Amino acid sequence: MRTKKPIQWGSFRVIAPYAGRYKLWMTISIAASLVSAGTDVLAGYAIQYLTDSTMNGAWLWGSQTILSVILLVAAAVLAKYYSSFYSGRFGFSLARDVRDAVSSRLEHMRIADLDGQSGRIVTRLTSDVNTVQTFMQDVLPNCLYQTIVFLATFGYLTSLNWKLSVTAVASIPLTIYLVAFLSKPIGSYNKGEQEGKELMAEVAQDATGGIYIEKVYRLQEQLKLRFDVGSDMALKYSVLRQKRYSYLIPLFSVVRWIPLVSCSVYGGFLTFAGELTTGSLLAFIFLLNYLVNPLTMVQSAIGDFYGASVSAQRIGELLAVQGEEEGHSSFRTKTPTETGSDVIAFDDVFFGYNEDRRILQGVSFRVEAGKKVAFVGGSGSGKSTMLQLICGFHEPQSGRISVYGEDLKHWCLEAAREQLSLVSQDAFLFPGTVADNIAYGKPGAAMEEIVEAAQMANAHAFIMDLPLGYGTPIGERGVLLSGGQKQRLTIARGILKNAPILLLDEPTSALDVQSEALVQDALERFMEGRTVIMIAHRLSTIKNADEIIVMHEGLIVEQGTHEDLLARGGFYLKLYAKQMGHTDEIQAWRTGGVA
Ligand SMILES: Nc1ncnc2c1ncn2[C@@H]1O[C@H](COP(=O)(O)OP(=O)(O)OP(=O)(O)O)[C@@H](O)[C@H]1O
Repeated sequence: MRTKKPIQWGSFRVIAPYAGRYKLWMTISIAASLVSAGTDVLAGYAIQYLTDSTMNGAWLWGSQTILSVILLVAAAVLAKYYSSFYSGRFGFSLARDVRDAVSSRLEHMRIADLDGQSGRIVTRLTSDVNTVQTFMQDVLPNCLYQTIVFLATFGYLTSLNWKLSVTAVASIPLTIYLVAFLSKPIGSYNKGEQEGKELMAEVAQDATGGIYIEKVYRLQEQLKLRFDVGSDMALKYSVLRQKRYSYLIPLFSVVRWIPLVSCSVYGGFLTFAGELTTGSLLAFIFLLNYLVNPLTMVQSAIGDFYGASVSAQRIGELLAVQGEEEGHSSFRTKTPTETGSDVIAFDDVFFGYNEDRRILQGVSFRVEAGKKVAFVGGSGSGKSTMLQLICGFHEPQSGRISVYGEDLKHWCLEAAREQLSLVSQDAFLFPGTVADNIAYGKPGAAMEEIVEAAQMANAHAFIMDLPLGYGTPIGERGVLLSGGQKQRLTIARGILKNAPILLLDEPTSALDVQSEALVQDALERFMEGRTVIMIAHRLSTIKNADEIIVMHEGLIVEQGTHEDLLARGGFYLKLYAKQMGHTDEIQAWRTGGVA
């Protein structure tokens, strides 16, 4: 997701559809800016008129003049209020919509694109969106206002004396060119700073997510080193940017003097020569700010433009990432009704997370409705990978995975996942209450259903012992609960979902014997009447499976029932005897005896 394309206006194309939704607010803001620019120029005219009239001995402070001044002030105040309020409203709504779009894109992103990208994604959702928001909400309207006020002022001053107004703007083109040229690197400094921040966000996320491990293994030093790389990078680029601003700002102060000094000298000369009234000269000096201010704004606006275009480009990259549904048909959205076809089937499936290494090497198996199939094998043999493929988290490089006889590619992934419940080793709970966490299995579930699911999952008793029962909030990742309790809540969630296919990825392997018994008991009830694919290290838990498939280095090396496999005297027998501590029984099995 690295930014490679050159920075350009085109980067904002991705933001345009969201900005287009708030055209009305933007139009009000622009119209108010126009009025505001008009009142500013009228103030200059008022100065000229009142000064010249007073100098000519006319007393103008009658009710009409006072009313005009009041109206002018009221119009200026209202115009500035509406311009600021509606540009803010536009900016905040735009930022909300862009964040929503990014976050709904995240939901549909492929696991491979999300893995290890949390820091980058968080930075894009926060810092990059903020940068674009500030640009659209403050910088762009201000540029527009400054341009309008500049043109109106220039027109008015030209009508007073064209020679003096040409003198006032003579230095502008050179200044703009200089600034555009000198501000250019600011975009890449902003990008470097953002990347440093992304790295910091990643480390902070790792550090909080793995806080226990970090403390026990004393990883603080290592994480700190990684964090420092990010923070040094952010510091380096922000200092470089500041350095640039630091010589651009004084340069601009000096540049501002040029029109001021030249207009004062030349204007004084013209007044002395009778070509300009005193009031006109005062109006000139008063309005000169509106000619010069856009100059001071140009340098920061160009820097902001480069910064915002980099951010827009990074947001665009995130929005353009291919969704996991792409390449999938969406016609299978209903629960299948066919009978007879296998619930899950793998046909010669090859898969690797990257080009260099194949994890599954031509795996084929079938799972019939209502059957329980267990996968066993050494660590890294590809068992969990296979479950991930069934869930559609990754796609095989070749071969076919079918669900209810239909290629997974032809399923709408959401509909396919409706058929599945997954219970894994990592019992993940979300922030919220106990009831919320169970109800994620069936949005809108009634309390009775939640309690019933918890009872089936052996969770009701411990939930009732919690301070607020089902209403007890569980912290991020359920810090209040033990491993077994968390696992029973995820089982209750699965029970409530009531999907016909159950995937179990070593749900009890991290538990002690007592917790394991409670979870196993809950799982037995959960498995009833469903098609189950389970991965287990403890072979005692899968003895009764209808079929056991043994995997080794991405290949299926044996399959059959517990008894078949023991009798075969191969991998499975070795694994079983090793686990049971019956190594001397291997010999007995090899000679044909079954205990
Ligand atoms: N997201 C990933 N990116 C790259 N490689 C991965 C990824 N996930 C797993 N692997 C690799 O794929 C191989 C198979 O992993 P998998 O988790 O499927 O094995 P397993 O049989 O379930 O092992 P275990 O019993 O230890 O859980 C391993 O070598 C692992 O390092």
